[in-house]
Order: sequence, then C-alpha cells, then structure tokens
Amino acid sequence: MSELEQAVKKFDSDPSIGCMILTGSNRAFAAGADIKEMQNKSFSEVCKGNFLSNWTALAESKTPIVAAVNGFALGGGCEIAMMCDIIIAGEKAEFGQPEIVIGTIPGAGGTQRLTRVVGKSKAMEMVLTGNRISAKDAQLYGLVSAVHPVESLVDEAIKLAENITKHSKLTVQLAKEAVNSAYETTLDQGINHERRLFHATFATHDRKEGMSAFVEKRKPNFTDS
Ligand SMILES: CCCCCCC[C@H](O)CC(=O)SCCNC(=O)CCNC(=O)[C@H](O)C(C)(C)COP(=O)([O-])OP(=O)([O-])OC[C@H]1O[C@@H](n2cnc3c(N)ncnc32)[C@H](O)[C@@H]1OP(=O)([O-])[O-]
Repeated sequence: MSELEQAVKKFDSDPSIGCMILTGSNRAFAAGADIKEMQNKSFSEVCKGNFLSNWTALAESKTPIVAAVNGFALGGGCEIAMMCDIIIAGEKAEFGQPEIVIGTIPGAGGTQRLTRVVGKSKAMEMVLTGNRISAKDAQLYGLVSAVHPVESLVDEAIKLAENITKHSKLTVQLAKEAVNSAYETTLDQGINHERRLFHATFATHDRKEGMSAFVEKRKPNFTDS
C-alpha cells in the first residue's frame, strides 16, 4: 500500500496523465490485508501505529482511476477497488467483505463505501455473512459498471481510459469532484457545489474551446487550461 500510495501520488501530479488503471492478476485483484501479518498485532499497536493511514491516496487522487478487477477482490481488495472511480470486472471476478469470518470488520471503507453503492440490505448481507458476490451480481447492484471476458478486461479498461483522456483533463477533474460530492453532501449542498463547478468551467480555455469546436463543426483542441 505504501508503494501504491507513492505511485498514485506521482502519477496524480504528472500533468501528462489523464487516467490511471489499477489491476491485479487473473486470479486475484487483491485478497485483502495480509492476515498472517495482522494475526498477532494488538489493539495498542494498530491504534498507536495509525494502521491504515496510508490507504487514502487512491481516494484522494484528482486524476480518475479505473479498477480492472479479475479474480478475487476481497476485504481490503474490495475496499481498494471501491476507492477507485470506476470498477470494471472480468467475468470470473468475485467481490466480498469476508472480515467477519476472521473475527474482525472491514477497516478501509468496506462498511461505508459499499453501503453507499449497493444500499443497506445488500451491504449488511455481505458484511455480516462474509459471502462473496459474482461479477454479474456486482454489476446488478451497481458496484461495477461493466463485465468483460477475463482476457480482454485490461484492454477494455484502456479503451475506457482513452475515452476519458480525450477530454480536457481539467474539466474531467471538476466532473470527478462533482460526482464525488454526491457521496459527501446533502442533495442541496451537492447541487450548489455542482452549479459552482459548472460556473467555474466558464473561466477555462477548454470550455470556450469545446463549445466553439461544436459550433464550428470541428474537433476541440483542449489544452487542459
Ligand atoms: C496491512 C494492514 C492493512 C489492514 C487493512 C484492513 C482493512 C481490511 O478491511 C481488512 C482485511 O482485508 S482482512 C482480509 C480479508 N480477506 C480475506 O479474508 C480473504 C482470505 N483469503 C481467502 O479467502 C482465500 O485465500 C481466497 C478466496 C482468496 C483464495 O482461496 P484459494 O484459491 O483456495 O487459495 P488459498 O489456498 O486459500 O490461498 C493461497 C495462499 O494465499 C494465502 N492468502 C490468501 N489470502 C490471504 C490474506 N488475505 N492474507 C494472507 N495470506 C493470504 C493463503 O494463506 C495461501 O497461502 P499458503 O501459504 O499457500 O497456505
């Protein structure tokens, strides 16, 4: 997670990067925190050591991140996927929060992000039973946006990322911020924030360029400014 944090921060501050893709292997995206490492830790150790504090970089990235999930996304693995902006899954992917099975509970957003995405009943079922759900069901519940064959998943993620990066990076960041507001605010606050960000696009070159290109029937030349 420390390495992932460093990489995400580095890419997020690189103006030439418009989207990141996070993936694992065909067998597993991530099976969660290392149970063998946690087995003998005490409350005072994890509390004083501020355990999990380096798990926030993904969610704080201004650049969009697509999670391409093949295989298992369990516990911290499911939580990492949910820190990304879009999750697409391979047909054999499985999602779950199995912490209850090993005597603990999700500790990196599994009770919070999952509940906001799939609703209370399904989140409770997953968190209280530890049962896994398939990629197809994850799509049904809105956890993933698309399901693809295992072999083509990363290519599909790249296509999706290219679709995002053809737009103004600056505007994409504002759009991402606006969507994320929906998770943090009341509807009224979110609508006000969205409207202000919309107004802010009128201060950018790319908003003028995008509208001019449409009117002049040509492709826009965005400069991310
Ligand atoms: C750093 C702190 C961060 C804290 C984050 C906290 C937040 C989070 O909410 C808490 C967690 O994620 S709690 C975690 C929540 N996640 C879980 O509870 C998932 C636990 N894992 C499983 O349920 C099963 O292993 C799978 C279904 C992933 C694969 O089943 P399969 O295909 O039958 O294969 P297999 O034979 O079973 O495994 C192959 C080898 O991998 C090994 N290994 C696997 N996962 C491991 C792990 N997390 N750990 C360590 N090792 C793990 C396994 O022991 C075995 O090693 P061996 O030396 O060869 O014996």
